Amino acid sequence: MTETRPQPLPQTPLLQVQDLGIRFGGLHAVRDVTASLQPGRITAIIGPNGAGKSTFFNLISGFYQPTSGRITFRGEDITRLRTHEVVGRGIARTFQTTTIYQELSVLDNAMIGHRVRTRAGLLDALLRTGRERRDEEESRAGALRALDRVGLAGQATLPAGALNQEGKKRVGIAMALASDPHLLLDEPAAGMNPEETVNLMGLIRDLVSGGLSVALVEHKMSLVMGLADDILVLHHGQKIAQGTPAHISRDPAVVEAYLGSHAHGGQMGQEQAGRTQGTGVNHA
Ligand SMILES: Nc1ncnc2c1ncn2[C@@H]1O[C@H](COP(=O)(O)OP(=O)(O)OP(=O)(O)O)[C@@H](O)[C@H]1O
Repeated sequence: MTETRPQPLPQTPLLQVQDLGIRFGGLHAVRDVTASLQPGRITAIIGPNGAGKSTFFNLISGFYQPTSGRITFRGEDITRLRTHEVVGRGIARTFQTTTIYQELSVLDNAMIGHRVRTRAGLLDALLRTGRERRDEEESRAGALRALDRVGLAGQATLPAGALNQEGKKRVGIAMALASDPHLLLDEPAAGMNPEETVNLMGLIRDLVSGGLSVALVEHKMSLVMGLADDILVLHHGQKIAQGTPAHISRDPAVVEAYLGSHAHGGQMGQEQAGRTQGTGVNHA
């Protein structure tokens, strides 16, 4: 008698976009993008300048409303949801280092990130109702958990402005994590030195090991090749490839897009970084 083995269940995507698009007047900034992001993975969104990467994030996070297509997150259609509703469903975007409150403590910043999930309104806050007090306690606990995850628990009382660029970036990530997302959308921060960049890559990996899924836009291709499990390549608003770093670095359409991209000075080189073997798009 032959043994019947259980078949592995097909993995349900965390996020799916179907024919997603947005026009700004005559410009199709994102066009007919169909792609999925798998849970527990790091997906990098890459592409030459103006490819539509930020716009893609703005669509997923509800900041822009698409002019066509559909976005499904954990099986739910979130296409028309507003930003705070998207956060409520479990997609959070790293706060920019330029938008954190420099004079407030690291903890207060993280609490602001948590507040988007709590229900107390302005009236509750002014009247210090029981609900407001409960919400504040919840925010503090959520913020402390987030600070712990990014390694800033020991700096909670410092003003955020006293931290270096890496620290500020960690605050921005904590603000997003405070809403306890399933998916973190992360974008590059300016002014990071190579050591800080490596540290932050380690943090992203740790967060993913802890169960988070991450989608990130990153311009430094050597980093992407070493960090991402999966890469989605956009060019002129369209998806031209998706796959593993090894697959992407050999994809003729990707090579062509980067060779043609003077803005990025991009060419596919032999650079290697991190755990990934194979070619990388050679620019820092
Ligand atoms: N709100 C907007 N109104 C009009 N055009 C826009 C708007 N947002 C983006 N665009 C245009 O859409 C295109 C894609 O821009 P986007 O910022 O998404 O590209 P990107 O891949 O993030 O670029 P970069 O790598 O330079 O940051 C560009 O031509 C840009 O000028």
